[in-house]
Amino acid sequence: MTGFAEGENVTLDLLKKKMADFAKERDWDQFHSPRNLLLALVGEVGELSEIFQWKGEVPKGLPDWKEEEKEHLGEELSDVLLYLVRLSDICGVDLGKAALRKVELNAIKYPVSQKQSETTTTTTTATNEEIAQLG
Ligand SMILES: Nc1ccn([C@H]2C[C@H](O)[C@@H](COP(=O)(O)OP(=O)(O)OP(=O)(O)O)O2)c(=O)n1
Repeated sequence: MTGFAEGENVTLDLLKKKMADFAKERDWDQFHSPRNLLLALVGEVGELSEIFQWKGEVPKGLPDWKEEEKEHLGEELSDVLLYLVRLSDICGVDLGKAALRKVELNAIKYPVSQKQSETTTTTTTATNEEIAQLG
């Protein structure tokens, strides 16, 4: 049903293509503008938040949740991801590349040697050379 073999890696490129095809087949490219997609993304983040609203803190892995609740959670997480992928594509941003670069910048800003208590008050700014090396 997903047209996808079990165990196959889901890539951002695959999701990008699926969203592009979905919009094209419905002649919805006209609606998939950066601003519309951003608003749709924020709306889906709201729907995702509703699932956790008023529940208090929940344990990792959500052991007490019913199967249908977890399925619903998966759907809302997916809506957020799909709109994010589509927004990035429409803006001409290579999301995978940008995210990897951001992970590297985060590592520079928050070196491993720093204790957790220190990272909240002390951060290291990446030098221009370090940023240039990331491409
Ligand atoms: N113009 C649109 C409308 C929908 N979608 C796709 C992306 C999302 O994955 C999903 C969102 O669909 P809905 O707006 O119907 O939202 P929900 O699936 O969350 O339904 P509901 O809001 O009724 O819970 O469909 C899209 O790409 N472009």
